[in-house]
Amino acid sequence: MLSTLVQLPELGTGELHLEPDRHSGQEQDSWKELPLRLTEMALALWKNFLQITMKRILQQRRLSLYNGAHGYEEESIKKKLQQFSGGSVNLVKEDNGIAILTLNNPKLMNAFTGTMMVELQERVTELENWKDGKGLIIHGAGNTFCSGSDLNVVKEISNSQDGMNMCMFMQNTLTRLMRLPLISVALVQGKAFGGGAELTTACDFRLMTPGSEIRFVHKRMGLVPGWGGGARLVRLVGGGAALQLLAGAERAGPERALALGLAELALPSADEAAALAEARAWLSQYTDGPAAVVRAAKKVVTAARELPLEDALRTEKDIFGTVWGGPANLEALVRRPKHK
Ligand SMILES: CC[C@@H](C(=O)O)C(=O)SCCNC(=O)CCNC(=O)[C@H](O)C(C)(C)COP(=O)(O)OP(=O)(O)OC[C@H]1O[C@@H](n2cnc3c(N)ncnc32)[C@H](O)[C@@H]1OP(=O)(O)O
Repeated sequence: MLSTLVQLPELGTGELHLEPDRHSGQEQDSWKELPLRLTEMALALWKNFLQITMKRILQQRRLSLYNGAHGYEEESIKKKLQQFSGGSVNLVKEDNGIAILTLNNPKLMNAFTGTMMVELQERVTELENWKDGKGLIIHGAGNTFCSGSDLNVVKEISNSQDGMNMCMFMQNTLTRLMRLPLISVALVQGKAFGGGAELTTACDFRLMTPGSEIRFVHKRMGLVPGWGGGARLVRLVGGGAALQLLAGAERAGPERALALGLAELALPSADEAAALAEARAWLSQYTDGPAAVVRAAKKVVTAARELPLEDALRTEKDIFGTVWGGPANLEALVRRPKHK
């Protein structure tokens, strides 16, 4: 019997059997069936691919806020955004389970071009499918975080329909980012302005380097936050402080951000590489340990942040069920550590 496993990326694995009957001399007939078998296998792989794709689309829909029912036209806004290129959003997934996402458009202080908005969405999809992931650090190239939307793009899409679609596109992406089962950190070096300030609020934690600032400059642009940063800011710092930051477009340096609860830590290093190393070390105290447990902790918090209490409690029960009696739990029961 000839049996071979055929593995294709994204499609999965198909098994090809050829079983010639040597005694009855039907080997040749079996080989004649090869095209048929290959067609069957291709169909099975295609079906598998469709199932995986459907599952991913449904997962993305579930985690997103807007769809066609809200008048949201994703394909149309993506096509529009693709017209405004420049910069990139890069992702490196490290073996320690921490991913580094870099906003890379230093010429414009890492402002988001249209293609960068689309790339951010792609990177979030990649992170949703990274089952070994535990943590994420978002930072900007050239020792500054992000100065918001590229104003050249904003000018080109200043009509109402494009504006609404861009707003829903970015809210969907940042909501999915916030709901990743990864502990996320915005490493704020330099300036996080406008949409950049909004992006920091989609992370679990904000760490700031000396001299850095988070500033919701929208009012000065005749705007309010549209990427979900307003709603998230109120939950972080309360209504009064949020109103001061938005209506006054006030600066929040490390000291003020810490006092407001907008940042968790003022890092000692202003140097780009040193600050990234400090952020990694800080995050690793929370990402150390088995991925299943770290991810479960983040899921419990996400549910509690977003759901009414009874729903959050039921979700917590379900997540508890994924780790109870799991490998890390059983191993700890054998080891019986003292928590001194
Ligand atoms: C919905 C829109 C809203 C959102 O998404 O929520 C927004 O984000 S609107 C955008 C809000 N951001 C801004 O308005 C930032 C405007 N820029 C600045 O205030 C300053 O550039 C800075 C960020 C404080 C940096 O100042 P400085 O250190 O003095 O550098 P430069 O000003 O010389 O900047 C270098 C270079 O970068 C260009 N730049 C900076 N930010 C943007 C931007 N958001 N869009 C486009 N270009 C940007 C800046 O113009 C300089 O380029 P040159 O003029 O060609 O030298």
